[in-house]
Amino acid sequence: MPRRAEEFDLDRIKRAVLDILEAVGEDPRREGLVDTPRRVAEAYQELFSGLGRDPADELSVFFETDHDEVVLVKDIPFYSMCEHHLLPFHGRAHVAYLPRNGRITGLSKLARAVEVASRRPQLQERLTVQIADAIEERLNPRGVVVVIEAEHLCMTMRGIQKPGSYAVTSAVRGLFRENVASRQEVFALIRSDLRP
Ligand SMILES: Nc1nc2c(ncn2[C@@H]2O[C@H](COP(=O)(O)OP(=O)(O)OP(=O)(O)O)[C@@H](O)[C@H]2O)c(=O)[nH]1
Ligand SMILES: [Zn+2]
Repeated sequence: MPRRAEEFDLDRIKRAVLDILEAVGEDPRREGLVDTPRRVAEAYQELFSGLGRDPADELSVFFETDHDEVVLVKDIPFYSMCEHHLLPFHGRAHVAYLPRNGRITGLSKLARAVEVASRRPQLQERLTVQIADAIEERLNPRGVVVVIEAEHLCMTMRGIQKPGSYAVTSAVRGLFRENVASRQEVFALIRSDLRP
């Protein structure tokens, strides 16, 4: 969901993009570029739409069940922007938690929390921790595991240029941190290729 227009200075971004185009030696008046500053501003509005929002607020729907086992949503695709280069990093998030007293949230809400935390200038490590924090804060579960695997375009299309390399980060909380067997079980589920 885009942020409210008044919080996002589209005109300022348009001016900045025009400056960049001129600074790299382009002609911003040529036909293909005339609307580019507006397009980029609107794209940034979407790419940074998680700014000023709390991923925990996405976890607003709760159900009480007698489900006491791990809940895992795997392969949640996400696109974020590396805060160092403002280039995309993208990949998949795997989010697992162990409910306490049967308190669970909607499955889609986990993906929504990933979305809000990723749509901002971000670090992969911080993204991982923010998702885990949100789940801890709102569900008070017995354990949380968040694993993120991502390709960073700042490492693949520029700089060190290592296409195919990707970074894996994890945040492990509660029982999954204390109990090796439980942790191994959830990591095995994340690795498994069980498909619907
Ligand atoms: N830990 C971490 N590092 C990141 C992430 N995204 C980008 N980076 C790194 O941030 C670092 C910034 O390093 P600098 O030396 O300041 O910038 P740079 O000269 O453009 O670095 P190079 O990419 O090595 O050319 C680089 O090593 C990037 O790979 C991330 O999500 N987490
Ligand atoms: Zn970067």
